[in-house]
Amino acid sequence: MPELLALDRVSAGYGQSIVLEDVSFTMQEGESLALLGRNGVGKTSLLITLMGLTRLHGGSIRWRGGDIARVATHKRAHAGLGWVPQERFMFPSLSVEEHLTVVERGGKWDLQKIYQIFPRLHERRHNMGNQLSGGEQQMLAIARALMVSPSILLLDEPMEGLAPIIVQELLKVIRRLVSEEGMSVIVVEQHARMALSLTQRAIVLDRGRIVHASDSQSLLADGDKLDRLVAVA
Ligand SMILES: Nc1ncnc2c1ncn2[C@@H]1O[C@H](COP(=O)(O)OP(=O)(O)OP(=O)(O)O)[C@@H](O)[C@H]1O
Repeated sequence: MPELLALDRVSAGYGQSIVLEDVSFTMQEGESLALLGRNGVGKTSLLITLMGLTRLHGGSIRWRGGDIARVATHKRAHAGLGWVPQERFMFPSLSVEEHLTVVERGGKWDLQKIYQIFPRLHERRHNMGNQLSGGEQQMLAIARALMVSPSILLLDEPMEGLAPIIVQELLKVIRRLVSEEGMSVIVVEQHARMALSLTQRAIVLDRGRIVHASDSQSLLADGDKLDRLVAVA
């Protein structure tokens, strides 16, 4: 599998303050990665660094072999980085369908394919952004990112605040994207076991540095270690 993403000794932060230090990892096409760690260790900062929304203090970020460290955020999105931020950002005055069609790019994903994967969005297609439950908003946020035909989805705590039944529905969708559609994903999740069950590999951050990297299954199997790495201190 060709290399999709490679970070080499990335340090980044906000203004002068550095919140990520010496972060290196690579991902191949189709690979899935759980990004774990306690609150405030830099998980969201790492995702938004990939989108070019922090200040890069050092290191390099390669996307399909090309250096993207200085590439504007919208160009990264066009190049295939699909960011699904924690806040979801729905437009109250657009329907579900309009949210999707305004970003459609005529790639692999169209309305029909989206509705196949998210039948609930088909049912709600005429509802406005502010008439959706949290779970429906999360589905729409993921669907909207898919409409731009990304090569990777950056999912920032997709399950946060959702009812257990919706979590199960979303898990099924993400699993399908990874296993059947060959989509690469980076999943940030407080529910570490859930994220590990979805992914092939895992990295754990602590105070902006990678303190653990392994395959997801072996970390899932070592409950003590996992709790030490991610449990609230
Ligand atoms: N816009 C910002 N300006 C300055 N500092 C920030 C900003 N956003 C985050 N930080 C700081 O960067 C550090 C990492 O935060 P980040 O949100 O990336 O962590 P996280 O692991 O995603 O946490 P959480 O699980 O709580 O979302 C924290 O110390 C935080 O206070």
